[in-house]
Amino acid sequence: MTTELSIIRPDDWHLHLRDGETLKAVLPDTARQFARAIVMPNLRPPVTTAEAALAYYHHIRQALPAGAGFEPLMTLYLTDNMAAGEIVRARQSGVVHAVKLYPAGATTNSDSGVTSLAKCAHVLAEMEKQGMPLLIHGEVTDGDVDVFDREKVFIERHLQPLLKDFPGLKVVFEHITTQEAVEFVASGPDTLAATITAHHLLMNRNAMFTGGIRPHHYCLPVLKRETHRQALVQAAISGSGKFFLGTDSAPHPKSAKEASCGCAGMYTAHAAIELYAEAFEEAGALDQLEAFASFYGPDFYNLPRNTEKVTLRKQSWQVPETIPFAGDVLVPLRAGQEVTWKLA
Ligand SMILES: NC(=O)N[C@@H](CC(=O)O)C(=O)O
Ligand SMILES: [Zn+2]
Ligand SMILES: [Zn+2]
Repeated sequence: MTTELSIIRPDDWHLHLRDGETLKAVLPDTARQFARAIVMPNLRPPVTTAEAALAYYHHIRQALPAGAGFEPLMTLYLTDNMAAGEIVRARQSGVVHAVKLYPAGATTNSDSGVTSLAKCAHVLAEMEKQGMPLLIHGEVTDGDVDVFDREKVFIERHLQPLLKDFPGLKVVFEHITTQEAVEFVASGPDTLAATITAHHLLMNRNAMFTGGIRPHHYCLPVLKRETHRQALVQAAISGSGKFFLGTDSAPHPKSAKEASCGCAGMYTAHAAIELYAEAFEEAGALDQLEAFASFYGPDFYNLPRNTEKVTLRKQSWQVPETIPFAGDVLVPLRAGQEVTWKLA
């Protein structure tokens, strides 16, 4: 049995840090584990310009604990009326590494998202030219599509046509949750990759209803049935460079989760790499963790791999019930329970 694992320091290719005091509350958790993270732009208001992304980049750098070497990789929030010139400015900024597509209404702070990809053709063409990846929250928003089918339907209706229209565009299908998404990415072109969260590797949809309704296990895309979880695990441990780590750690105050209309998102940054280690261990594939967490992401983004190493030990520790969150608290995943790996 492996009780100690040394890997190149990982990166998080899908992260929500928020801004202001909430940023200060959560950033140390990520900076302790990861060298870099792709930072999502769904702030209020969203980060739609290179100028706003640069300002946000500096907020993050200023909020870092002293001595932390963490590098935020910024993203732009795609809207119907973004100009192609914004992609040029984003490239020139040196801090923007991707553009995020939220179908309007699909998830937290997606109201200004895209209503029709056709409206973004000029921007997508410029991204293709600049080698700027498009990151996708891949769910349709139609109320008549079952919530558990929204990812599958997005593939057919939007992703397939997009790849056909922009064959040179790099695309990351974010936080995939279904067997259909795994198969689509695995059989797709080299320009297509996907991130997988720790929570979708560790839990199926039963976790939302264990003994009652569990708002802290609600996120988007929503947890799926066990067969899908197993397909995600197989993809993550497959050794394919098309699947890599993206926590989608999404902090919300406790009061916003434990509400009559609770919001979507799980906080996992406090134990991110440890939770992935649990999932890989359970699959008997700890030897694949390093490539998934530390190699395939930078390879896809054409960035250098990290060189420093970190050590994980098989050692149980208890997750706190709550974490301070800018005058409020948030409830982290596994609150009050054990995580079986610990980052040294
Ligand atoms: N994943 C979530 O459930 N929520 C994310 C948004 C997102 O990634 O869709 C958030 O910003 O809270
Ligand atoms: Zn999303
Ligand atoms: Zn997200």
